[in-house]
Amino acid sequence: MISLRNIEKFYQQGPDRFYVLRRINLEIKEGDFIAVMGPSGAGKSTLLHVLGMHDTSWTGEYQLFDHSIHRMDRKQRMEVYKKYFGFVFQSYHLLDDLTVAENLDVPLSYRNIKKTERQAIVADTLDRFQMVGKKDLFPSQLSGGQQQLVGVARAIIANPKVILADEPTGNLHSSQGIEIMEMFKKLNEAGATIVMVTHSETNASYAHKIVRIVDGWIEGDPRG
Ligand SMILES: Nc1ncnc2c1ncn2[C@@H]1O[C@H](COP(=O)(O)OP(=O)(O)OP(=O)(O)O)[C@@H](O)[C@H]1O
Repeated sequence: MISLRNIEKFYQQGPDRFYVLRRINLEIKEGDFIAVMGPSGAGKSTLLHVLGMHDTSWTGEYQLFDHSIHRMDRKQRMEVYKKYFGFVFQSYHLLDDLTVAENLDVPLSYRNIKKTERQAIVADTLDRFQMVGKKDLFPSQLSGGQQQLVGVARAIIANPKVILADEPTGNLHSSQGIEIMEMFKKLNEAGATIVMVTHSETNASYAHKIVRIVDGWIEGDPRG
């Protein structure tokens, strides 16, 4: 489904290149549930943003089904992103001037779904996340944990083929975290492919496979 070949990314710091991803080769099959783990600063979020096409300044080859992402411009990538992905951002990235309900509607608006149907899906999702009472509030009026829940709800509401999640439970109470992981498990069993960055062993135990990154390298890959 997804194939990364020799992905590299660096930041230029004066005359030096600071590499964040080194020769990343990764195969992701449909239905995989992968946890990406490793120390802080290892490149985990960077890898997730390459997968989610928010980051475009990298080299290498990225194939998603029959799409050669590395050959696409920003606009084409965004179209592919909207079609296939749901993304849970580490820092939530909710739209500040939209209410909770409006934020949840955004991914649905990319799909060919009638407005009344969209409203029903939003209502259902608010209910599922026990956030009905918060639907007309703006993100700034929510706690960090509540914003994270809205971020997760937004990522899954349109039933994406691939869920990319960056520390999706970092700001939640442990029981809420487990609820989210159970939700991911069900979505995965229903066919969604999940790649999740996490420091949590509990979260990682839900994954079928763990990819460890250290200093930008996938552990176990030959370096050199
Ligand atoms: N704009 C930037 N300029 C220079 N270096 C950057 C920039 N953005 C990120 N980095 C560096 O890239 C490296 C990888 O960052 P990344 O966020 O991918 O790490 P991470 O493994 O997700 O860490 P964490 O677990 O703490 O979230 C870090 O060393 C960071 O300092």
